[in-house]
Amino acid sequence: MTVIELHDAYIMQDVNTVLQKVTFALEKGEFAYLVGRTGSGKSSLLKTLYADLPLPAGTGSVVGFALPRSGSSSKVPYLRRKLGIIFQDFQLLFDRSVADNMLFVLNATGWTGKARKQQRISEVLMRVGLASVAGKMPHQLSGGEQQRVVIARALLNEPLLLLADEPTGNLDPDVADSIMQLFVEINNAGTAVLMATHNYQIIQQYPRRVLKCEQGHLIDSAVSPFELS
Ligand SMILES: Nc1ncnc2c1ncn2[C@@H]1O[C@H](COP(=O)(O)OP(=O)(O)OP(=O)(O)O)[C@@H](O)[C@H]1O
Repeated sequence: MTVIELHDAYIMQDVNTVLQKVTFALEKGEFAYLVGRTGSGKSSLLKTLYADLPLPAGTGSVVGFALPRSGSSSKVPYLRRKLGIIFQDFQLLFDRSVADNMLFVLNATGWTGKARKQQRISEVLMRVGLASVAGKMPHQLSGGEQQRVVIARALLNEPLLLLADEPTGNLDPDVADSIMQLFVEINNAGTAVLMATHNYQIIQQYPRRVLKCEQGHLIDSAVSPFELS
């Protein structure tokens, strides 16, 4: 199964073309990095993939949903339910506990049954190695732990695809490495991952396919291998 398919896609910010004629596919269970200089279009591409930016030209589908030409498609919530989205700055709600952060997502995505919801929260926290933090407030956790909670939250609805924008960006090298290992484990269990990163040390340590934004185009190491620089 193909989880991302773009054909001649244009990635735009307002009237400006950020990337043109982007064509690539990511298969179920695949892992790819997204690299490129600052401002080269990594975040814009990810935003297009989760329909935060429209796809004005070309075609695209993500986990089986056609990407909308305008931002107003009623299908966007269904697309987002099948995706896990992870940002650099952790985006937890700091006014409530870890469990309540999770509940917020479960309630917003139609889960019912208190026991079922609690069970799912325990499962995903266990999955990221944080079984005992459900009752804690986010500020009581380290940066690495907060990022694990964000990853746990992204796993609640068993996504086919994780989109991650610089998920190790604000973390110490050791902590970044442990977060990376967690992504590898999640990927080994079958979830596809597309990860924007500037961290070439991590790419060298965990070599995978690389997609590079360069001068308005996306270059794919699976099509034409290149040296990272
Ligand atoms: N909200 C926005 N409105 C208008 N233009 C934007 C917006 N966000 C980004 N851009 C522009 O789009 C281009 C691509 O930016 P983007 O954030 O996608 O790059 P990036 O590769 O993710 O950079 P970084 O590594 O710094 O996160 C840049 O020229 C940027 O100035």
